[in-house]
Amino acid sequence: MTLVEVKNLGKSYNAQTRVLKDVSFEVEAGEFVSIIGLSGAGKSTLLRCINRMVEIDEGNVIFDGLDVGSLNKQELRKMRTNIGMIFQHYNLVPRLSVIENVLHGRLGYKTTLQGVFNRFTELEKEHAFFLLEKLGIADHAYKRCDQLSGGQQQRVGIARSLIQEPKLVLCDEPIASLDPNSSEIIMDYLKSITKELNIACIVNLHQVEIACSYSDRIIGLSKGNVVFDGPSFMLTSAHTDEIYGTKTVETRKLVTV
Ligand SMILES: Nc1ncnc2c1ncn2[C@@H]1O[C@H](COP(=O)(O)OP(=O)(O)OP(=O)(O)O)[C@@H](O)[C@H]1O
Repeated sequence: MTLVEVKNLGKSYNAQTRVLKDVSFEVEAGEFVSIIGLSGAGKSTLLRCINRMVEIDEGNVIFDGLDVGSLNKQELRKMRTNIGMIFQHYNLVPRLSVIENVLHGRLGYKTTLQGVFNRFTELEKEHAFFLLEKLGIADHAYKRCDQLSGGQQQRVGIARSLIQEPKLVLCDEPIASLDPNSSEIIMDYLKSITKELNIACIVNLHQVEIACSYSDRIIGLSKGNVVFDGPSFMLTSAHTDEIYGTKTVETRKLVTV
C-alpha cells in the first residue's frame, strides 16, 4: 500500500535557488528507503516537506491519503502524530529523564493543559518502558538524558518516535554524530522496527555503503533532482558518480564524511 506519494515537488527558499525540482516518488508501508546526496543536495528539505516542517511550494505530498500541503493547523497536528522524526543531534531535553523524553512523543495526542502538566496514562508509561526494554536502555530510564552516550541518546530518540505509534519515521542523518559501532546498532534497530511494525522509514544518509547494506531502496538526489531511484543492489558506481559528481571512491569518501 502506498503510504507516501511525492508528486512533482518543488521548493525554493528564495527567488534565486530552487532547492527541490520536480521530485516524484512513492513509498510503501514496510519500506526502508535511504536518500543520499551531497551536502546541500536538498535531502533535509525533502524530509521536511513530507511532514510540512517547511512549506511546499510546488506539487503535492500525499501522506496516508491526505494532501499535506492543504491541511489546516489542526489537521496538520493530527497528521504529524503519525509521523515520527529522528534527528542527527537527537533533539532531546537534556535535563529531563530518559522516560520523560520518551513520553514527550505522546504530546501530539494531548490537550495543551495535559501537555503542560505532563499527564500521561499508566498505559503510556508501560508502553514507554516496553520500548526502552526493546531498545536495550531500560536500565537508564531514570537517568538524565545528558548522562547517556550519543548512541544511547539516539535510542531514546527512536523510542520517542515509536511511542507515537507512527506509520512513517523520517530520519535526518541519524548516525552522522555516532561512531561506527553505535551507527550499526542504530541502523539495525531502524531496519528491524520498520519490518516488525510494517511502518515506512525514510533515512537521509551520507554513507553510501551503509545506505546500500540497509535499504530496500535508494533515492539519489543531485542539486534538487532525483537522479537515481531503485533497489540498492542496482546502484552502480556510475550512479554514485552522478549523485556525488566525482569519479573516484577516495574523493567520494572525502566529500561524504
Ligand atoms: N531555512 C533555509 N533558508 C534558506 N536556505 C536554506 C534553508 N534550509 C536549507 N537551505 C538551503 O537549501 C539547500 C539544501 O539544503 P538541505 O539542508 O536540504 O540539504 P542537505 O542535502 O540536507 O544537506 P546536508 O547533507 O548538508 O544536511 C542548501 O543550499 C541550503 O543552504
